[in-house]
Amino acid sequence: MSGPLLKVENLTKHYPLGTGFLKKSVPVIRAVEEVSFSVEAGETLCIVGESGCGKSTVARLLMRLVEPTGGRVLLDGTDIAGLKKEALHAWRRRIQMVFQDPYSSLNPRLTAGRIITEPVENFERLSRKQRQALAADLLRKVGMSPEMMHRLPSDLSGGQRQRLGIARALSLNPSLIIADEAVSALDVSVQAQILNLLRDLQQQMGIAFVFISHDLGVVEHFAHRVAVMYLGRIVELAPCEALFTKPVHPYTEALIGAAPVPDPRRVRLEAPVEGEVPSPINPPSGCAFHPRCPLALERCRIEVPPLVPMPDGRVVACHVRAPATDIPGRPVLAGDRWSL
Ligand SMILES: Nc1ncnc2c1ncn2[C@@H]1O[C@H](COP(=O)(O)OP(=O)(O)OP(=O)(O)O)[C@@H](O)[C@H]1O
Repeated sequence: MSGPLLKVENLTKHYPLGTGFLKKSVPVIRAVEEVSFSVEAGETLCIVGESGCGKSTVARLLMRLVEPTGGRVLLDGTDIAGLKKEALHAWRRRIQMVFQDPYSSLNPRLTAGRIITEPVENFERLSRKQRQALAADLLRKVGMSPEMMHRLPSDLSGGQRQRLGIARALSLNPSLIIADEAVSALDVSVQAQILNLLRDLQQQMGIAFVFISHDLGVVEHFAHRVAVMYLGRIVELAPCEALFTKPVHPYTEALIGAAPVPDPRRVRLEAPVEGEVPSPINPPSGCAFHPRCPLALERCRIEVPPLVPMPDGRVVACHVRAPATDIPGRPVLAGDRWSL
């Protein structure tokens, strides 16, 4: 198969604030603005950023839990918006989600076996024997004993419940798993076990991950590439090692500088990011980061910086660090014409 597994083009989501009276336009929350990226089969793309920057909305858009205001999501080159009944069913099998909270995302009344086989049973009837065989297989895959299939979620630890969430996501043999803060609610040692499990499963089954996290320590050890979001937009997308050792966007630099993990390889910003994230209802003009940016120029107040490709393969949206006009012949490409 040529081309990326997942391609996201100019994805935009505005949530209206109330309803318009007499066709008056209503203010909107600009949760996601023209986000473009791609994910290869078997790759892990992490999306990071402060609370409210639009990470979970991207996840919901990928899962079709909310409809986009604009833009497209393509799986193996097919736009998911145009899918009808059977094709939609087939697509639903291929993208699965693991949620943040293993305590509330599992039905407390169902046994572990029922929970993890339920997605398959939404598509086909299973005999008791088939269900038990499938449950045992899935439990083994996530490092649990098949005997656990008879337990209720309340009998299990947080790490075991998250393993169930992963087993459930695996049940349909997906190509892509969207994990939204999937280890945030767990203790650090359990986090490490779950991340190792996900990495092993990726190697064995070739699954791709879109992994959403606000925890840079987790991202650094798990991502192949990292997309940094600020106020609904991607400001930098880079290979993981390059991003952490040599952040280019001043916001990425500030995030890494503020992370509580001492690492002498990291470039540190003199001053941490000052001020609050602005409101997505009335975002600043030009580069949305300019009011907090120590490097901001007049141009940053006026023009939204385009994402510009750098020689090392990353893309950065910054008039100062990645000026689009600096390098003669360097293309400035709109998201819909360019595979990130
Ligand atoms: N259903 C909704 N209706 C209205 N506004 C929403 C809705 N969902 C999200 N938002 C708003 O969209 C913006 C982005 O929210 P989102 O949850 O995607 O951010 P996030 O980066 O995942 O944050 P967090 O890490 O806190 O979950 C926020 O301003 C949020 O309040």
